[in-house]
Amino acid sequence: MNDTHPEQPGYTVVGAGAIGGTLAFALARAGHPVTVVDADPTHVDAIRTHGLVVARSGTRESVPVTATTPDEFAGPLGRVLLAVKAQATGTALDWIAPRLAPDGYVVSLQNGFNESLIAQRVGAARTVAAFVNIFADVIEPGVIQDGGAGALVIGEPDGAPVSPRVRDLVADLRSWGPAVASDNVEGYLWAKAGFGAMLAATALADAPMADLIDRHRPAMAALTVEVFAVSDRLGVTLEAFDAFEPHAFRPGADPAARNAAFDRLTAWLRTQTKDRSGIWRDLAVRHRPVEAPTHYTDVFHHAEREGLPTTLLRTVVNGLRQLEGAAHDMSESRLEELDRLAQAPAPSLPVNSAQAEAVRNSAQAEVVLSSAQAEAVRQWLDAHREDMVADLAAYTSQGSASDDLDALDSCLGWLRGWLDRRLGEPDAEETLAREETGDILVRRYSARDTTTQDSRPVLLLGHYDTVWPTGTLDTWPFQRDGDRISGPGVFDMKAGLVQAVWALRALDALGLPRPACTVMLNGDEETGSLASRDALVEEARGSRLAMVFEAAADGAIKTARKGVGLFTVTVTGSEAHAGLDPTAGASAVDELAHQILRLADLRSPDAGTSLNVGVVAGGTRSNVTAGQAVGRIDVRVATAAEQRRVGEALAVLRPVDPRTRVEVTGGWNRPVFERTESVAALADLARRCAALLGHDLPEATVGGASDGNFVVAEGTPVLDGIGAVGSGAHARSENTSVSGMVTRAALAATVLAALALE
Ligand SMILES: NC(=O)C1=CN([C@@H]2O[C@H](COP(=O)(O)OP(=O)(O)OC[C@H]3O[C@@H](n4cnc5c(N)ncnc54)[C@H](OP(=O)(O)O)[C@@H]3O)[C@@H](O)[C@H]2O)C=CC1
Ligand SMILES: CC(C)(CO)C(=O)C(=O)O
Repeated sequence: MNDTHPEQPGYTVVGAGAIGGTLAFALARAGHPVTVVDADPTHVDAIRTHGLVVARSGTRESVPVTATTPDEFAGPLGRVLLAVKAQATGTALDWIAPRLAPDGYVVSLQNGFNESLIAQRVGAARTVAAFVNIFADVIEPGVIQDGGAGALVIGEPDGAPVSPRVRDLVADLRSWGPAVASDNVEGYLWAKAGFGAMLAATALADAPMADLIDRHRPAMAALTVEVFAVSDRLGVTLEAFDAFEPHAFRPGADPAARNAAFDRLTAWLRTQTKDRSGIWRDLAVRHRPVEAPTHYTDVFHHAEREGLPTTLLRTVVNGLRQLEGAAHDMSESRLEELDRLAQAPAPSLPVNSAQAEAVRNSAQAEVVLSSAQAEAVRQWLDAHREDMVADLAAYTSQGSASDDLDALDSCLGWLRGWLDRRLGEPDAEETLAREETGDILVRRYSARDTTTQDSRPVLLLGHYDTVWPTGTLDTWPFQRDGDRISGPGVFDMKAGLVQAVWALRALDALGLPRPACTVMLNGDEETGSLASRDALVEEARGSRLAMVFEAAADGAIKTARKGVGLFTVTVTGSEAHAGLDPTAGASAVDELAHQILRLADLRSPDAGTSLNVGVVAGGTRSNVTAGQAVGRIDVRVATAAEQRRVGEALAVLRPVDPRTRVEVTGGWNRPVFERTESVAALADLARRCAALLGHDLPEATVGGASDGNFVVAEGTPVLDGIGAVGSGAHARSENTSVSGMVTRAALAATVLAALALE
């Protein structure tokens, strides 16, 4: 970090406006070396000439600081205080990231949720979180008006404990005022998102914030409820600050307590000399785009995933956008309109958002299911989210490593009992016994209330084995932290099966139509489905289509997957004493090395072909010329043509050293899963169902294969990746989302009901 050198600045403030300037002033006045970097050359010039000036109570005080524009700055960055508007974060990071010292860090002194973007760009270890409620404005170049004190909280991101660097930073920032450290900055940022929604609404009119909040309590309360419904759902612990008490503004809060909280908040706001928000100032004084859409991007995103309404918040953000370049249209009537919206009776159909409603309407024309039915499914599943979590916890506690037959057997026994409890007895059941892998369970459930002409069953495909060895649960049991669940196999693919079962249960509970369904579960998917492949293919032939409850790719369904080849190259040489008779032997290890380099030439990233020699073994001792060497290879191909090309090349591998022999065994484990017309049509149906539920459904092409590859190759359409939302398959970071379980189960149920009616 450069600031460890006494001759270098202690802090670099990037964005030396109202907030950056206030803090830079305090640090510099306390004797810390400070450099301010600001994009506004007029501001920089003024600071160079007159120092950084803070105006308060009719007085002006100036301190000298080094001021520069980004272009003129030279040298590395150590401790960076970032105080640009949220929408400028990306551009500022383009400049910061290449200059930041390995032990430097960036503190987000901003409104909104910027830490994850910062962490993406400079790494989580160099990101520090902060919450700032200081009131200030730049009133002329180089001059910051102190508009009143407010909270300043610093901490490590993601709820990590307060660290020595945070303590040091807080100690330095006490030169400004009552800065504190916290291990829950996220709780403050969410609380500010609620308070900030009120502030944003006040910028729709030209009057003091306190008066507008006071006069438009219905709108203000409804806005905070929208924001805090989301944070509640995410399990955030909100933090009170200054005179804002977030708990009084949460959904279901006591109206009298909320009114008292409004009284305290507005009384305190009236004590601040800055009476209008930064957003108001950007519109009315600085005539520039507002920050609010960036602040609420994450909130909208979470709300959409959760199916929570954000009607008022969207109305505010859209209203602010309309006012960009048209500040003369600011009017209190906009807040009156918001009050009306907040007090209007709930629409007969619960809506996720205005936007979601629009997509719903367009989807309704094409899917026979009504949006009311889709919403009823979602609500029913939402009401059962904790039951789904409990089922996933119980299922995860059944370890089911692909190579532990006893564990697989016991897990399958548990699954039978659970399926009986959740879905009742099936109309037919078979267990296809397997000697060396887990057995295959097939359960058939007949159709109910269908109008479709196609009576063939829908195949609901999944695997119950996991890559996690027996014993993993001892050190890594099922865990839930708010919306996040972790544990061996939760993402791949235990949550997917729980979702499939609850989708069927929802349709039963709501009396909605359901096509004939076959639930088929194998226990060897993670090892290539060698013992279940034929049975899967056979079942797929008689099925209308298959829904594969494998995990989603970042929320996307998977409409193309690569084909997978598993090959072994075995080289046989001849052994000899490596010292006494060095030329007598033919080294299998040397030959394998030659072959590995040749194999690398088969890769073709443009065509989507990868080849990985993941395991090599060979020889016996260092003083013996190796008589045998083996390389194990994983090949992925995106097209049948590439599959042919690589297959042919492997078939003709010849030794470089003619005294050795090269043999290739193995073959294509899973064929290419191509996005056929019927796959595309099914994806389209799923997308329309998602639209009925008020969310988008992207699709993805992935390198990983599934049993869907076998089914598509049979000509049976597949909807794959309809399972868990989360990440970290086959890794210790494996996790899935509780809200994702609800959303995806609702999607599966809606698709099934639509198929029953088609
Ligand atoms: N002002 C306040 O009272 C409060 C503000 N906040 C939050 O603090 C953050 C900062 O706001 P505020 O201080 O008001 O903003 P200002 O607009 O006053 O200051 C930001 C400064 O950063 C400069 N800047 C923009 N992009 C860059 C860049 N890439 N590199 C260097 N400088 C850049 C701007 O220059 P230019 O003008 O040329 O773009 C401007 O001078 C925001 O997230 C805001 O919401 C939080 C609480 C209160
Ligand atoms: C009103 C204030 C200062 C509260 O923190 C703010 O965030 C803003 O200027 O938008």
